[in-house]
This record gives sequence, structure tokens and C-alpha cells, in this order.
Amino acid sequence: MRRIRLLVLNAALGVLDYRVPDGMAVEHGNVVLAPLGPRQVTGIVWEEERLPGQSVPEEKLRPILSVLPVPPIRAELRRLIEWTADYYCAHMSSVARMVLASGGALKGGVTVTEYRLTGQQPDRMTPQRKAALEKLEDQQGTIRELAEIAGVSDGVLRGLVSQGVLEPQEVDADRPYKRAQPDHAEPVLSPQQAEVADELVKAVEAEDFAPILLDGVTGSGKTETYFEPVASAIRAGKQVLVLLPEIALTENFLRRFEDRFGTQPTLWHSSLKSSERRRAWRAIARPPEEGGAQVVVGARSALFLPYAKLGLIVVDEAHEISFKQDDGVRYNARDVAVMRGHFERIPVVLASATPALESLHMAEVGTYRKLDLPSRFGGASLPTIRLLDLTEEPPERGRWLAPSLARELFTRMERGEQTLLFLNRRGYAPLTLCRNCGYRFQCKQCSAWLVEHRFTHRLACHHCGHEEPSPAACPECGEKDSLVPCGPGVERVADEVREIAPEARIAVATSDTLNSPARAAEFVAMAESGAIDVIVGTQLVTKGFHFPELTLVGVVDADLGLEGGDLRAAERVYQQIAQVAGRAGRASKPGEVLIQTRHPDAPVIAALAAGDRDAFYAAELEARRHANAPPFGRWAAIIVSSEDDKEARLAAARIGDARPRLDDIMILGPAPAPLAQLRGRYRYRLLINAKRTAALQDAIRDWLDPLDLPRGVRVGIDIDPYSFV
Ligand SMILES: Nc1ncnc2c1ncn2[C@@H]1O[C@H](COP(=O)(O)OP(=O)(O)OP(=O)(O)O)[C@@H](O)[C@H]1O
Ligand SMILES: [Zn+2]
Repeated sequence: MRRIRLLVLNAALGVLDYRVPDGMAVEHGNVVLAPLGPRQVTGIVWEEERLPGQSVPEEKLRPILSVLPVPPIRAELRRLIEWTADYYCAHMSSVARMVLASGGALKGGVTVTEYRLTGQQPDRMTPQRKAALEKLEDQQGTIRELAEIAGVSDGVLRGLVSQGVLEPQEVDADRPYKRAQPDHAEPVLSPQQAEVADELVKAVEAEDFAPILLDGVTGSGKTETYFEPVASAIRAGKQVLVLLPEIALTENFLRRFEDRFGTQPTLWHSSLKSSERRRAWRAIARPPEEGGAQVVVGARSALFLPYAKLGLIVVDEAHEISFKQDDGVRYNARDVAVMRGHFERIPVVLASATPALESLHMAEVGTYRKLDLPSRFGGASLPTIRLLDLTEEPPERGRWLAPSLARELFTRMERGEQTLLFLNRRGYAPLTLCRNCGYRFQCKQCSAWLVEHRFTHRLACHHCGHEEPSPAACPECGEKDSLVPCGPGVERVADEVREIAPEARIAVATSDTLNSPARAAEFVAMAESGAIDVIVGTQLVTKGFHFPELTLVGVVDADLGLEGGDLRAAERVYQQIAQVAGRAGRASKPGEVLIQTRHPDAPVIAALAAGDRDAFYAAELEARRHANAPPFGRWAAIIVSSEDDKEARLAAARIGDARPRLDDIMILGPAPAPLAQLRGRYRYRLLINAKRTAALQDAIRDWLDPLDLPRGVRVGIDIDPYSFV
């Protein structure tokens, strides 16, 4: 191959042709460095016929500079890149960037200098040196890592190096991770679990595409069950990817994984240090028999990594909407995982107690296979659910918990049991205003109220992250101490619990408080050891956690989720409340769930009370059929934004005027987005509803590509959107 076509990692350039210098071996999928004017670009060698571009005459082709020292991107992954870009109307180079997600990894193997004790004693002993000598026994690591282990400064350790107490050691940065042992601690599965595990193991052994919905009630032991096919893949020398929806759940998972397999899996998420990213990426690109990664646990971005020998994908809590990315390439990791399984010819397991309606529908029509775990492990029963009609039993003024919920909470405390109060609102109050003049605090960048956070004494915008100190006086009228909170957030509910039960040990669990793996681990340890009586939390604590002493769940406001710009609001409410209810009574003591609502007759709420999931899904499916909503029809959104309101409005109007007239595609808008301003950009929106059979993406491309819009205008395309704000 003398002439090659590159997909370069720069959306504006996209596709470029080059020549291969004599004596250089190049194949499809190679990652190469090529000259571009005075600069260099990274690109992937692609099949020319699959990548349309302008052909450059032979004599004008410049030679590429080098092939980077990483394995070629396999054809299966190249097909996934093409599919993802095509389906989500994104640039292939944006998808490719998620594959080549570590710049350091592309540079090849390197060595790093680590240190270990020599056995020599320092000439003068100090308390820090003593601590270092004790703590660093049998340890080896970089100065920074050792300083952390020993709890001393880098300087103390450098002093020890110069005295020969610590000696340098050149190590390979690609050294393998500790091997997972498939037989380390095999659990005794219940007959029901064993039956499902067998089917999953067979699917791994079949080495073929198989999308499987693992539908198991909360506490049925889905993790233990899917660990069996994971073990089977490890035995066969294949790699496994487990996708989790949030970092806060990772700690919990890692511990269970280590109990089962004797070591931790390889982690992948956005807050890895660049050295960790580099090592993980390179391990993932190597097959296990050459010391490559065996099991990778990660957030959605782990899906696009260049696995050398993938044998199984598990998407845990597959219904979670955090698998949907809402900027850049707006993909849904659950759906792309199934496509990856298709191209790699491997099974994909979607595990959930509350599957997405779309997934259940796929099972019903026979596209997915469904495996069920209908009862809890170890004889635990599902909790009883009771509605608390707030119109009949209102909380006292300025309070949010109805008297009977407060009473139940008190009873649990007396019995030494735990309560979880669920309210999906961070902070103290969703709105703050001035008692004197009515001034409301609003974000200057977004059309959103600022939310008061009392722990940090700040007002925060939950859309752009802007924060400012809570002022002592109203910025409008100058009145002192005039600010009043409106409505409840988790912090305010925690205050209320403090009033009813002053001796209660309370933990507020939100993305503000559990914002690192270490803090999440600390919270889990405290909850498990019984050092917490009442947990007040957002959706973060609705799933994955297993606290044996937790016997009461209170849903503070079940009606909350039914408002707002969520296309699947009823389904979301059902899932969240069913999941949080599933935290109660998971061990020997029975659980009870109290749901506070003003609309006990609303179909979702009634279905939750009756524990009738099938009826709810059936009714929701009918509603979707009437609305031509997924899974029957399809949605797409176009978001037009600019820092200049008029520019955005005019661009949206031009897009609206150019709309295609098609029988199977209906286009609504443009209209100002519900979140009309975000991060200083003004936003307008068009909504598309298409028949399942319509060529939706082609229609959008034919419509938008010819338009020449001002530079300041951004047009975002969201296929299968979740949020409509
Ligand atoms: N076969 C088994 N042997 C021992 N313990 C088990 C077994 N199966 C499940 N468990 C334990 O039961 C508890 C519930 O299991 P797990 O958390 O996997 O349930 P789940 O189905 O994921 O629930 P959820 O969807 O609510 O998160 C866990 O503590 C788990 O360790
Ligand atoms: Zn904002």
C-alpha cells in the first residue's frame, strides 16, 4: 500500500491522503503521524473506499512520518466508529478521539523511576524518616506515590535517596496489572441464579453476538450472577468490559470484584491521572495472554477503547440516563454497547431491575433475549409500599415530612435501624428570594435559579457550575438577613430530621458530598457499620447500594419528577422510586417504603403502590404508541445556540425555513429552548418526530449540511434525546 487515506483527529480536516515512504510497513488501522504544513497530525489509516474525500494527485502526496508504536485499530472498532458517527450525526474524527483517548499511550512503552528501601539506615533519625521506614517496607513506587503512602513530604524521601536508604529502580510503565483469579472465591449461587449464570456462560462460550436483558428485581444478586460469565471469559483469555453509570458506585463494585476475583479490575473514567490513563489504555490494547487487561470497569467512555480481545460487555444499571452523553458526540452508551457487541460478535448483557421501556420492547419482539431473576437472594422479601397522601396528611408549615413518616423514622432509630430519605434536589432550597423586595437569585449565564448550599455558604447554578458566596444582604434592596429559602433540597430535609430527632446521625449523600471515590467509600463504610441513622440523598443513592440495616425508605416528593423537560418523565419516576424502594429490607429485616405524593391516583404512583410493573409498562407503552414516541417512532432534537440572541434566533429561523417536507418526518419549531440561556449562550430548539422506518439521519444531513451559518452559531444534533431542556 503506497497511497493511504487517513482519518485525522481534527474534525475540520477530517480526511487526508498521504504516501508511505519506501521501506515503511503500513496496514489499515495503524495510527500514524503525518505532516500538515509546518505541524504534525495524528491519523488512523482507513480503507479508502469507506472514507469519501478529495483525491489528491499522486505527485502532490506527502509522505507520512511514522507509524506510532501501538497495535492497529481493529476493523471491528473501525466499523463502530463509522456507525457511531453516522447514527449520531457526528464527525468520525470526534469518535476516533474517544478511541485514542490517551496521548501518552500513543508514544509507546516508556520506563519510570521507582524507589524501594535498601535496608540501609539514615545517618540521623527523625520522626518523619522513622515513619517512612516503617510504612515503606515492601513498597515500591514513584517518589510521589511513596510520599502518599508514608504520609511525608517528597523532600523527606529525596533526602533518603541521597543517603542511599532508598534506591532507584527503572520499571516498565506497561508492567501488567495483577491477574484476576476466576476461581478465587466462587459463590454458591441460588438455583435461580445458577440457571441464569449458566445461560450467560454459554453465551460467552458461543463467541457470537447475543444481546441479553438481565431483568432481576432489586437485591436478586445480578452482580454475583453476571460474575460467572466474567469468570468464564477470564478463563478463556478474553477481556471483559463492565460499564457503570456513576463513579460513586465504583468503589462498591471494586470491593465486590476483589472479593470474588482476588484483585481489582482495570479502572477507566474521566478523573484518572494521565499516567494511569496511559497504562490502562496500553493494557487494554494488549491481549491478556501478553499481560493485557482482563476486566475493565468504567464509565461510558470506556466503551470506545481499543480492546485487543473483547469477549463480553456488561452494562450494569442499564436503564440509567447517565449513559447518555449530552455534549460532543451525543451517544447513548447502552445502545452503542449493543452495536459494539454486534461488530465484535460477542454477548452484551444489559442488567437492571427497572429496564428501559425500549429494552423491554426489544425483548418482547425477540431482538434481545430476556433472562429473569424474579426474587431476592437469601429469602429476603421485597419491601411493602404505602402511599402518603399529602393533601390528607400535610406536613406542618415549613416542613416536608408528613407526621407519619417522621414517626416511622423515629421508630427505626429506636430499633437501631436505618432510614433513607430520597429527594432528587441538591442543596438547601431550589429557589432563594428576598423577603423585602421579592428579588430572586438567578444565574447570569443561564435561565436558571441559583440554588442555596448551606454547607458551603454558596449559591450555585446546577447547569453551568457557577458559584458565588451567599450574600448577607439583598443585592437589589440592600435589606440585611432578608433572604428566604423556597422549597426543599436535601440539606433542608436533613435540618428537619435534626429537629425531629436531634440525636440522629445524618448523612447527606449527593454528588456534592460524595464527589470522589474516596468519599464514596467512606460513606459506604459508615453506612455499613451502622454509624449513620438517616441518609438523605438524591438519585445517587437510589441504586447499587446494599445496606443490611436499612429498613425504611421515604420518598419526600414523588411528584417532583413529573415536571420538567424529560421526555420519559413517567418512566423515570417509576424507575427512580422502584430503585430507591429496592434499598429497603435487603437482608433479614423486612423493608417498608412510604411515598409522599399529592397525586395518589396518577398512573405511575398507583402502579408503584400496587407493585405492578407490568401494568405500568403496558400503559406507558400504549401512551408511547399514540405519541409515536420511542420505541415506536423516533425523536431527534436540533439545538441552535449563539452568544448573541438575535444571531441564534435568526439562524434557527433559517434552519426552520429550510426544513424538508417529508411524509414520515414531522418537524416542530424553532422555539426558544426551555433552558433559553445556558453558559452564556442563547438557545433555540427544533424537535423532530419520525416514523421508525424514516431515513432520519440522512434527512437531517441533507437539510443542515448545505446551510452556511455564521461562525458564532453552533448547531447540536441530538438523536434519541433524553433531556429536552
Ligand atoms: N449467591 C450469593 N451468595 C452470597 N451472597 C449473595 C449471592 N447473591 C447475592 N448475594 C448478596 O446479596 C446482596 C444483593 O445482591 P446484589 O447487590 O448483586 O443485587 P442486585 O440484583 O444487583 O440488586 P440491585 O439491582 O438492587 O442493586 C449483595 O450483598 C450480594 O453480595
Ligand atoms: Zn448557570
